[in-house]
Amino acid sequence: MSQAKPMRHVKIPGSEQTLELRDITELARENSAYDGHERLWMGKDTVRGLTAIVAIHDTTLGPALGGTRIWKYSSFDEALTDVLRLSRGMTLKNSVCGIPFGGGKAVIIADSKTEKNAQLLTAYADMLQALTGQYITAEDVGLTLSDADFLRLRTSNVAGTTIGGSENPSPFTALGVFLGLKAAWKFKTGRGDLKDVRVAVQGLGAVGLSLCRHLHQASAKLVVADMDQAKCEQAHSEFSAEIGNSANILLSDVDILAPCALGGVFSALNIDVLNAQIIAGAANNQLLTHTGANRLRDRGILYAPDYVLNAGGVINVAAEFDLDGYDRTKVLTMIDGIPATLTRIFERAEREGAATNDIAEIIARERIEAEKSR
Ligand SMILES: NC(=O)c1ccc[n+]([C@@H]2O[C@H](COP(=O)([O-])OP(=O)(O)OC[C@H]3O[C@@H](n4cnc5c(N)ncnc54)[C@H](O)[C@@H]3O)[C@@H](O)[C@H]2O)c1
Repeated sequence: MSQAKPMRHVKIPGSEQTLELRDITELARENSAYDGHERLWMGKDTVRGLTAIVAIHDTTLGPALGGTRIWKYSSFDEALTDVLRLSRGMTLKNSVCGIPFGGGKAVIIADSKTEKNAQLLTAYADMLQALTGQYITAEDVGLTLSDADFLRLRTSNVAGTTIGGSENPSPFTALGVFLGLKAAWKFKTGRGDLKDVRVAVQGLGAVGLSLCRHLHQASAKLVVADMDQAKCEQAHSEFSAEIGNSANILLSDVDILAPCALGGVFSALNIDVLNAQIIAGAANNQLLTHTGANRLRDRGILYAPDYVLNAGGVINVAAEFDLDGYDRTKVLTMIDGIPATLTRIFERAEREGAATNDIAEIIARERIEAEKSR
C-alpha cells in the first residue's frame, strides 16, 4: 500500500481546539472508486468527535462544489467509497448543468440523529475554513439547512444557507426532477401531461415531499414509502398518496419510479423484476453498478441519469457566486433547461445504441475537455 502523506495539524485562529487535517490522496488511490481524484482530505478532531472526508474530484471548471453527507458508515472504507462516488458524480453534474464549478463532496462519519452536535459542526466548520479556495459545501442527507446556517456563521465556504445565501436548495432540486420526469414521460410515450400516471416515490424528505406536491398538482397518482411513517401519512393526507411498503416500493406496478432516498437502489437483484417504464428520481448514484444502465436499456426501461435530473439545487447554490449577484430568474431559466438536456441525452442514446448514463457522462466530459484545451 502507498505511504500516506504526514499528518498536517491545522490551528484555526481564535480556536482553542486543534483539528488534524491529513492529505489521504495516496491512501485513497487504493480504492476502486478513486477515478483520478485531485485531492482527498481527512479531518479528525477526537475532542469534538469529528471524522470527515472531503473529496475533490476535478476543478477544471472551477472550485469543487458539492454537499456534505452525515451518515453512520460501518467503516472508514465504506465512507471513503461513498464520498469518492458522490464527488465524481458532482463533477459530472456540475459540468452537464453548465455551472462554473468542479466536483467535490464530503462525508462526516456520524449518526446525524444522535452524534451531530454543535462541537462536531464547529470542528467541521474549522476544516472547511482550512480548505478555503478548494471546496465549497452545501446540505445533503443528514446535514440540514439549519446545520448549514450554523456552519455559515463560522466559515464562508458554505452555500445554500438562509444566512447570506440562496436558502434551501431542495425545492429547486425537486422542480428540476419534476420537469425532467415529465420530459422522460413525453419521450417514452409522446404524452405531455401526467394525468393519472402512476409514480412511486421512495423517500419523502426535503426533495421527495416537494416532488410529490408537483406531481399531485399535475394530477399524477402517487404511491409513496418512507421509513418515517408520519411522512407517509402526510403524503396520504396532502396528496391522496397510496402508502406502499418501504421494502418493495421499487417493485410497485407503476409507470414511473422516483427514488428520492439513498443511492445504490438498482442492482442485479431487482432490475429484472422492475415493473415501471421509467426511472426518474433525485437520489444520487441510483445504480449500484455502472453496467446496470445497460440492463435497464435491454429491458426497455428509460433511465434518466440522476445527476442530470437532480441538478436544480446545485444550480441555485452556484448562483450565489454569480459576479452579477444572485438572480432567481436566471436560476429558474437554467432549471427549465433540464428537460431539453435530458431529451438530448435520450435522443443521442437511442441514435448511438448506448445507455443514457454513458451519454450523459460523455457530454459532461466534453465540456471539461473543451475547458482544458482553451
Ligand atoms: N436536497 C437536495 O437539494 C438534493 C440535491 C441533489 C440530490 N439529492 C439527493 O436526493 C436524495 C434525497 O435528498 P433529501 O434532501 O430529500 O434527503 P432527506 O434526508 O431530506 O430525505 C431522505 C428521506 O428518505 C427516507 N429514506 C431513507 N431510506 C429509505 C428507504 N430505504 N426507504 C424509504 N425511505 C427512505 C428518509 O427517512 C428521509 O425521509 C438523496 O439521495 C440526496 O443525495 C438531494
